[in-house]
Amino acid sequence: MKRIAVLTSGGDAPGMNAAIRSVVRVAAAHGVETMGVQQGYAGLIAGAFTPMTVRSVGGIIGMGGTVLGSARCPEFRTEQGRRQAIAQMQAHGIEGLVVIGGGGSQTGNLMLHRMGFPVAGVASTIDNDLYGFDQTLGVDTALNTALESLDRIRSTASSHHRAFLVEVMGRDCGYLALMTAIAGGAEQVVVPEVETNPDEVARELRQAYERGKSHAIVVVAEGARYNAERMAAHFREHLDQLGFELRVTVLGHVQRGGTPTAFDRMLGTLSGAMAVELLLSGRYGYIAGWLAGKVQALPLEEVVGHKRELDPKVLQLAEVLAQ
Ligand SMILES: Nc1ncnc2c1ncn2[C@@H]1O[C@H](COP(=O)(O)OP(=O)(O)O)[C@@H](O)[C@H]1O
Ligand SMILES: O=P(O)(O)OC[C@H]1O[C@](O)(COP(=O)(O)O)[C@@H](O)[C@@H]1O
Ligand SMILES: [Mg+2]
Repeated sequence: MKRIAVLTSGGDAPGMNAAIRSVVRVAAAHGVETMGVQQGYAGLIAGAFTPMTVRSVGGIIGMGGTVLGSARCPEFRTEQGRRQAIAQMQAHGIEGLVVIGGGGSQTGNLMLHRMGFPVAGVASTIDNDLYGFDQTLGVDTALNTALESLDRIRSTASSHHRAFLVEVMGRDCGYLALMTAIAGGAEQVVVPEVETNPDEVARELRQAYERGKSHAIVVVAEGARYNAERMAAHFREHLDQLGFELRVTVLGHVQRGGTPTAFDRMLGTLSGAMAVELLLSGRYGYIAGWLAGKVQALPLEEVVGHKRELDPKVLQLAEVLAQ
């Protein structure tokens, strides 16, 4: 291979820039040129390619977001869109592609692979919903950001003897919520994977109040049937029964922005390097990510289309700890 391309797709994740930098520099070390694709699959279809050099990726390792831009691209879900993307790469002399993104992006990547185009992936999403890996790129930073917010909320909650519903991201996956709840010492956690009765949550808030707690924090995953807004709406009728006054904070995109942690910079760097090495050694259709204490490659066929489950023991522990 003499020329490859790299793109970032789906929700951006802190550490994507470290991965881009690593792809460009490792490829350059092998005498391979890298084209940067703007705005994910949309740029691939449009042929929005820019040559990247070892200098052009200088100074980005500590930056949040992605210098290439990211997008959600409905057109890429169509056969015609993907054909056009391959035609654009062929017209520009691109022989391999690195896709940095989450489950949706890697589904699209697998489709390119099945169409015979040489691809590699980097497992990257703050949701940690990719099957097969322990931790995806961006999760560590997002978790630390959510935790910092939770700590701030706890101090004001405590001063006012309030209960808070704090909503964290994660799409259909409760991983971020569960980890934020455990590491942040929350009183309760509500995740999509477990059916939660809001009346039960209200009862537990009441009990915490009666036990003399100065505050109570419920971490709610955005994908739960009763997300923070719906849970609060359900409580509205009988707020006086909670004991605490109630407030709601939706952390939202705050969790996705900001400077990547040391772990995410390392993970992005090691995964980006592995993705290039996979392509250059002719092992196509693999994705690099964090598994069992190191960066490893798994076949996209194994990763895509499976649902990642929460560890039931960790869920149980969250309950035990909230006393
Ligand atoms: N089933 C699919 N087939 C082809 N492309 C897909 C598919 N699912 C997602 N994609 C592409 O990947 C993009 C990003 O997916 P999305 O689920 O939004 O983010 P993430 O990759 O972070 O999970 C989508 O906008 C679309 O272009
Ligand atoms: O930024 P948007 O388009 O509002 O999307 C929000 C969604 O993106 C995420 O932040 C990241 O999800 P993906 O990695 O699947 O793109 C989800 O947690 C959230 O549900
Ligand atoms: Mg996703």
